[in-house]
Amino acid sequence: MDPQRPDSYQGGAGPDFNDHVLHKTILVGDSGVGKTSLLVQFDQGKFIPGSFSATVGIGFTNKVVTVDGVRVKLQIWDTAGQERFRSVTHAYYRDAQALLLLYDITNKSSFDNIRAWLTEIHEYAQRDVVIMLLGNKADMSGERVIRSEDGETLAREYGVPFLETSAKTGMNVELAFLAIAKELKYRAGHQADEPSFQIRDYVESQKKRSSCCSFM
Ligand SMILES: Nc1nc2c(ncn2[C@@H]2O[C@H](COP(=O)(O)OP(=O)(O)OP(=O)(O)O)[C@@H](O)[C@H]2O)c(=O)[nH]1
Repeated sequence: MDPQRPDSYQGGAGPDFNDHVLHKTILVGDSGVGKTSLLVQFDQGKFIPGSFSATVGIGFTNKVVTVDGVRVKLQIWDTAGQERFRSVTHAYYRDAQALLLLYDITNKSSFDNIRAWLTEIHEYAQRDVVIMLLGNKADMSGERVIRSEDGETLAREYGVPFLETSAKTGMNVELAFLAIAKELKYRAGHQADEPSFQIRDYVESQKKRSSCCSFM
């Protein structure tokens, strides 16, 4: 565990793996925004550059995240962004507890389509699903067409947390999943005297922490 971090990510299932606490999380967004790459970065800590091979259908990866000493099992579903698979992926929204909605900061249409994605999510997912907006490919600053403030503004409008991520460098990838895991753990049950957990506040405080100390 990194002592600098309050929580940590652990791959795979250990001996005290708690099977009954399983949280279904889905990655959604236009084709090519980096959903598969984000999951591979989180799962294996690596980025595979090269030719883009679109996801066909849907698949999942199980990961265990430790938050506040509790192991939270995430079942992370990677969906195909292509329109022709949309009816297949809709069926998976219903029992999702969290949705990570991605756009690509170098691709304007992927950002413009976020409203349509949110409409679909509100139509097919549970009302209380946890949604997080991610502006991916943040490492490609030279090709950026969507400002960070535009992502922030859109997220604020919908009342969802927002992060810019890079599946290539790993920037904010772990934080995105940890924040989701923390929220789901809190919702699954908390002590009466436990301070309330707000995912947006948590993400904002973590963002400030990393920007404040990045020169150190
Ligand atoms: N530089 C950079 N490239 C990225 C990043 N994330 C993804 N890519 C590249 O973008 C392309 C598409 O990435 P994928 O992860 O396959 O995209 P996807 O959203 O899963 O696409 P679909 O499966 O069609 O829905 C690939 O060539 C990746 O290498 C990133 O954060 N930075």
